[in-house]
Amino acid sequence: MTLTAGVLAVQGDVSEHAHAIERAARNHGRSVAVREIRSRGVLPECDLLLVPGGESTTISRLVHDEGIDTEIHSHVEHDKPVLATCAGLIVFGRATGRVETLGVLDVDVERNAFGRQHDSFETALDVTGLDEPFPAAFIRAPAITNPGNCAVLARVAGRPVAVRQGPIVATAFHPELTDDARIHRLAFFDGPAGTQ
Ligand SMILES: NC(=O)CC[C@H](N)C(=O)O
Repeated sequence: MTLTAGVLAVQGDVSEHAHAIERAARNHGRSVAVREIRSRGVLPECDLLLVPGGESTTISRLVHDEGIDTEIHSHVEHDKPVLATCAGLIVFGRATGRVETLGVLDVDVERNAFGRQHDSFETALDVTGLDEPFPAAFIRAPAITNPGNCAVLARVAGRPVAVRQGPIVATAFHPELTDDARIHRLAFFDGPAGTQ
């Protein structure tokens, strides 16, 4: 059966995420059809959800204005897998200042947590569940200040930067920016919410 993957297409690396989920599915012997989500009505037809980075204030505004927020809550309640990256992590977390978040992920997040000098950087990151380090690109990235009930999958300088909670994997970095689809595979095919 072909899986349907929805990519929230407000901003950010929509086509890169589409390629990464296609690659991860292929590696897993599955096929996937990608749909872009810009308004309500699409996500309920999707098996998987990808939330790219971008500007969390803009993404959260569209999600709420279009009524996609209730569809995301329902997607998660039905234990359907999600990968939320960077601004996506912020939007999924608990309230943080100016961003109207969804609060589906039990994390407190600090936006732009790595400061000016380390605005953007790449690092070989040890991630629970992966045999080899992952080439992780951080771009004005958030950090998780309190991971709540989530399982922490990776840290930078002691700070959690990747977590799993039920069907959701969230990363402060951008796993779609390399040819390495292992984070997409981890989120969608290998974990407890794995789509078999
Ligand atoms: N690359 C990103 O998604 C950056 C997130 C952005 N700094 C925000 O706070 O919304």
